Amino acid sequence: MVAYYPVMLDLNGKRCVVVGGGAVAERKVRGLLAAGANELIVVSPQATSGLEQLSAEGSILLKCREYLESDLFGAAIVFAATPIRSVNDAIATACRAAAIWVNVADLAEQGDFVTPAAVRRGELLIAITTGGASPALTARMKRELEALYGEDFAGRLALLRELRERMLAREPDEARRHAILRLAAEIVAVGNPAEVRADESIEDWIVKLGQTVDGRHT
Ligand SMILES: C[C@@]1(CC(=O)O)C2=NC(=C\c3[nH]c(c(CCC(=O)O)c3CC(=O)O)Cc3[nH]c(c(CC(=O)O)c3CCC(=O)O)/C=C3\N/C(=C\2)[C@@H](CCC(=O)O)[C@]3(C)CC(=O)O)/[C@H]1CCC(=O)O
Ligand SMILES: NC(=O)c1ccc[n+]([C@@H]2O[C@H](COP(=O)([O-])OP(=O)(O)OC[C@H]3O[C@@H](n4cnc5c(N)ncnc54)[C@H](O)[C@@H]3O)[C@@H](O)[C@H]2O)c1
Repeated sequence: MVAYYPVMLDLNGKRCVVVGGGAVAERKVRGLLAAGANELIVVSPQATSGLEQLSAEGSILLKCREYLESDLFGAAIVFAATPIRSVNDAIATACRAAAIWVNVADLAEQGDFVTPAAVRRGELLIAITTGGASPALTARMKRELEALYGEDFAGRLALLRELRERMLAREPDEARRHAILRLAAEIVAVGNPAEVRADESIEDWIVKLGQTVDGRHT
């Protein structure tokens, strides 16, 4: 068992290399594109129609041939997603030697990281893993969390970001600022953000939040 450390990577301008062109490779590619990867190379003699379509659209660079070690040049992260153990092993070994982060689809423990399932709602990103114990449970929990945190959470979070930026710019009293931001998060987490701001501007809301927080202290 590995005690994984969670991080959220910014892949903008980082070269990502996926070796393999089957269903697993396509899933990794779609996850990378959802994360904004814009330098994505896929190496595989055969590719799914989905990958071919992404290549035709210019979303990925598809190299239709077998993996070569030179494919790793300049890569920040690599996914070894072929069904051939000796090929995945060679990729993992070369990445280790070059200090490149590698994911190994058929032998997770040989890689540096595993791929979590992701629920995205605007800036909210929930990543789920069972560390390889049960990918099926991971997929199921993703569906549960999608239902729990609906599409509207993107808007709720955008509202909280706007509020936070305004408060950071104008409220020097740290304790009061924190109290207001925590109260707003509580309201937005349980209520409908449209109701929160149905007939008031964010400025009116700030006044109301401030009054509630000040009332708590007196
Ligand atoms: C989360 C997700 C992300 C993604 O891939 O994008 C993901 N697997 C997903 C689905 C899924 N994968 C498999 C099934 C069939 C049911 C089952 O086997 O349980 C299902 C379920 C389904 O399809 O519904 C089969 C499977 N998976 C791995 C092996 C190889 C092995 O264990 O050795 C085999 C057996 C191959 C065989 O039997 O031949 C390995 C890995 N799969 C991982 C990630 C990593 C740890 C995940 C974790 O535990 O949290 C890890 C360790 C390595 C890695 O890939 O990083 C994605 C859901 C995304 C979503 O729903 O959005
Ligand atoms: N991590 C996961 O989520 C997960 C899930 C299921 C299976 N797996 C594992 O991943 C492997 C791949 O699964 P799949 O369903 O995508 O397989 P697949 O058979 O559909 O596709 C394999 C791909 O690898 C390519 N390939 C073969 N040799 C290559 C080489 N030398 N260089 C580059 N590409 C090469 C093929 O062209 C093909 O596109 C499975 O064998 C299994 O071990 C992992």
